Amino acid sequence: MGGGLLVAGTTSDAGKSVVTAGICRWLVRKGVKVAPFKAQNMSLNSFVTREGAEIGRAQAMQAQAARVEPTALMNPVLLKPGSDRSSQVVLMGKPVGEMSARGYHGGRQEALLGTVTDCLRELRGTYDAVICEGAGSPAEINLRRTDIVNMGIARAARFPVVVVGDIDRGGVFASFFGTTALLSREDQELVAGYLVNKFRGDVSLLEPGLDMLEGLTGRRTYGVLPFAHGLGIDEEDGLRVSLRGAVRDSVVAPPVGDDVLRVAVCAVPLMSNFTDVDALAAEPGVVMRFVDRAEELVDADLVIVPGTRGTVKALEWLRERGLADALARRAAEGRPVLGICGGFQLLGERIEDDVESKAGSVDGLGLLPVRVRFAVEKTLARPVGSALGEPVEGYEIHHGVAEVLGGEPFLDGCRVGSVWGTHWHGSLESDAFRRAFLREVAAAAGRRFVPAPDTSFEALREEQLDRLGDLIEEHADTDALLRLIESGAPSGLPFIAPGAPA
Ligand SMILES: NC(=O)CC[C@H](N)C(=O)O
Repeated sequence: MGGGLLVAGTTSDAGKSVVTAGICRWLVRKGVKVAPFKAQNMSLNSFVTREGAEIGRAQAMQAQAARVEPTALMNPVLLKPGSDRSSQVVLMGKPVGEMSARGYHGGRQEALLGTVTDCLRELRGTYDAVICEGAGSPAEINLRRTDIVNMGIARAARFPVVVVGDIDRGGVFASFFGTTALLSREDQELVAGYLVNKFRGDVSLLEPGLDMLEGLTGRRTYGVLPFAHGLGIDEEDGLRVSLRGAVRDSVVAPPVGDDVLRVAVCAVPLMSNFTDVDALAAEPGVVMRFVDRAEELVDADLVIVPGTRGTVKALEWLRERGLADALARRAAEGRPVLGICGGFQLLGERIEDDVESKAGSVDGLGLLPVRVRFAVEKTLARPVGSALGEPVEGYEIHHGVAEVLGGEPFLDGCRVGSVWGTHWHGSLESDAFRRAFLREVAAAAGRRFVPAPDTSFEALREEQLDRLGDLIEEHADTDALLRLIESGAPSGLPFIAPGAPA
């Protein structure tokens, strides 16, 4: 078939990632060989493929939705912000350098159009359908000329486009109309219609508006997806959760033991792979929150210092906020702390960094006997091993190289008393290890918390992906979507003035 579709959005966060995942799951359940694709992703949540390529976690989850192994082709360009103005550019899974936004949009990005269209062509040669996700809005008129992720890729592939809008925020009709009307005539020819997302209430109230929209634009709405609590795949666009809220409002069973276990995750700057803590949040009785003040550590049974794209910056932040002292007090009192990747590095004695922060030699918090030297080469790996007598799988994404000088070995890092540190992301997804770790934490914290015997994180993730597939199957016009995917945008779609400004 070699067909496909581009899922664009009226805004960031309209639900493109979940709609793309839902379409992938619906199609694979129908027996269609499908792959996800996002030409360019900006995210600090990334994943390592079996070949050792770094791609966005959202694409890895969408690949799981499509029941295929993720590869670098599915997300050829990944931008990892290091500040508001610059990002590390990861191309075909490997870092190629740090670039300013101005430099990137001033030529570099445009030059990547050939690479990303080659990747898409390769996927189309292997799969019956490729479901592409756009980024932000396709009507960013200042960026259209150099675009490679929205209309740029749709035009190159002649893929039809469906625009997703978040009705929960309001303004969805104006957004659909405006998104279409600000595109050039050639771009508009590919915009087949719309998909309303996060709708609450009675669809019959919405229908007159959808009819009017069709009257105005000559384009239909392919579905109205209801607001679904607790649904999401691994976030890509930065920390969407409230700093004081839970990771996501999923339904979790009541605790098994008499006590809950309170986990505080330090919301360090440039936090990366905060999805590491999702597996803990999925455990009945674990109460998770992101924190940024020292007093919030007081009642925490476990404090996690997560990964960060700015290890030295995070260290300064912890010191400024008094969190560094609070962590040192906890360690002295034998209360549990877990550092993951950047969070592990900063718990050590010393950091030599001429690569990420270029700060040179910096003192760590000194809670673990570890020295870290940043290398230009990035470690990208999928390690397997064991800890606490249980098997563990993880993945590594870091420039820092750790020299472990003591303590008990722990997932290539170490443990001293109640302070644990590892470069491995994703270890908490290994169910038996997670339970064993939580039992250790509960014992050290003196809590009568008992992990549920049967939480399977993998099963929970599959359940989420199935629910996304159900959402598409039940609330979208799947026959019409399939026609779009197979045959492209209908001909004769009207032009809506004024079109793209010259
Ligand atoms: N994923 C991470 O936490 C990365 C840690 C650190 N910034 C490094 O590159 O080594």
